[in-house]
Amino acid sequence: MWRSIFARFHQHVDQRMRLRPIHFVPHRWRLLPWARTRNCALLPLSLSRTINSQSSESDDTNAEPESDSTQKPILPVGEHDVAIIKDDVTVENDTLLLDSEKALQARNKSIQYKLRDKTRQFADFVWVTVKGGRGGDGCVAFFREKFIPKGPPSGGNGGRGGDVIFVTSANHTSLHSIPRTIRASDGESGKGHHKHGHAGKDIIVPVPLGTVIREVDPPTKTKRNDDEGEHHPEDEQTMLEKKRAALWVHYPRYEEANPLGSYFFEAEKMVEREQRYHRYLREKGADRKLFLDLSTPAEQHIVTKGGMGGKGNPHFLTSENRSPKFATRGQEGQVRYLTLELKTIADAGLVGLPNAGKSTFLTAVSNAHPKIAPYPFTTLNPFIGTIDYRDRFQLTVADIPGLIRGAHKNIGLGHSFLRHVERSKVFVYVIDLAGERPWDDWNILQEELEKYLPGLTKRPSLIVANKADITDVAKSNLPLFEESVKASTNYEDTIVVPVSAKYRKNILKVTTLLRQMVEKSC
Ligand SMILES: Nc1nc2c(ncn2[C@@H]2O[C@H](COP(=O)(O)OP(=O)(O)OP(=O)(O)O)[C@@H](O)[C@H]2O)c(=O)[nH]1
Ligand SMILES: [Mg+2]
Repeated sequence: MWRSIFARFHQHVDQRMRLRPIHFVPHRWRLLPWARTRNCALLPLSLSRTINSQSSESDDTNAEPESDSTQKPILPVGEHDVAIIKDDVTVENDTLLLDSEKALQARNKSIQYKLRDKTRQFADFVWVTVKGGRGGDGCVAFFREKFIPKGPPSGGNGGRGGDVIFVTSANHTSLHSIPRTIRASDGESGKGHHKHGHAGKDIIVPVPLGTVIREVDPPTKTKRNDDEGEHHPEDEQTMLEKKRAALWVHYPRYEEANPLGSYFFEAEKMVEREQRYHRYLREKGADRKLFLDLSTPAEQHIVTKGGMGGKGNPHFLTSENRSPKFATRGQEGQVRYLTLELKTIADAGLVGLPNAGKSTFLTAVSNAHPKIAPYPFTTLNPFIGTIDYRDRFQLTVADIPGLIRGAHKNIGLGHSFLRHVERSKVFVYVIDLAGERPWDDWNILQEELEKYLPGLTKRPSLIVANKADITDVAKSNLPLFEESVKASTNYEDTIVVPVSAKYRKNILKVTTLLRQMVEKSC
């Protein structure tokens, strides 16, 4: 009997879950992931024989089984192992059935694995560190020519560091290509003969339309255990030296003599005053964190500015000091820690359960070609299609992965993908009319949308009752479904259009209604 059950289960797994037949993977270590996703336990064959005999005994006597494992069907898998099927499999008329929702949860793991895949070509949320370029150093030089052995100071200023600029681009639909650290190039140092350094090149980062940029707090540094925080009196001198080394460029062999002179002291005071002023300006706006919602094409914003270039030695020329032998170094560029979130902008958003036919519908109405397959979670990334009308009017439609009950608890793909339809003017609910209870699907969608963002169900919407070509079921379901829609609070006036996306029936009615709704909501 178990052999026949095994054969049927095998067939079922093959058909529904698209797994390789298990007897091709006889080793225990290869079976483990399989068992984990199927919610099975692996046991050595010897133990299984004992359990089998126990269970057969208990079957004979009709007595209550003693141990927990004896209650469950046992399948031989491979040469040395057997699988005990746990709670999500029920045996009915000698047939093993997987509970659909539990099967989806089991599939969840493999989907999460797919989503974590580093080669995946889609990301809608990233953390980035953005740094402006460092300014170039000023130069200490003096004009020299034949018969002019001691000319005036002629060191050029350093160039400023490059900025980081974010620009919206219609050619980009994902954030996956954005580097985690973006750094503009540094400015060039100044040279003799009053040659100023070149400014660093700005970095232009193209981001998709609908990107929301938020500044976040810098990551906290972990405390070191050494006696770093302790105060040493001799440290002050070292710190001052370090500070000076980071700020000043000296003429060769004047590194020690310069700090002792009064001109240097005055110059240092002047630079400190300037720095204090810049720090004040920075801190004034520091509590205002950067927030940008890039929703118009070719919109550009400077996100971090490059540091200022250092001043050459002519900058410190005074009536008293005719040959300043010092210049300043360039400043560090601005640093910002940002999160980038993509909230796709489309006129209409398709919302539905997995396998309802959203991608088929998008293919039928627009120029997009998302993957279509008869298993749940075929679509893992949002897809945007454009509907072209005869009078050149265009309308964009977003297809997102399917939602299931408990998506707000991150079951299935969660409902983070709803951010891609959150900005849609109109919602198109795609319901599988040939399903067992389409009104239940409808309730799940409403529930999940409300849990994602309260008030979302109040948006103008249209219901596409798909798979109407499966007439025997669809015909009986349609009136009941329409009744349940009319009974729900926010949808009394919502139109239900029976459609066959696969065979492109009644599509024109949907596109016409969609256009009317989008134009009305503008
Ligand atoms: N008979 C019939 N089958 C359809 C129709 N529309 C879609 N299907 C089938 O339903 C299955 C699922 O279609 P998809 O378009 O991939 O469904 P989906 O909602 O995008 O699914 P996910 O991306 O997994 O959320 C496919 O096998 C389609 O061929 C229809 O109008 N009639
Ligand atoms: Mg799809």
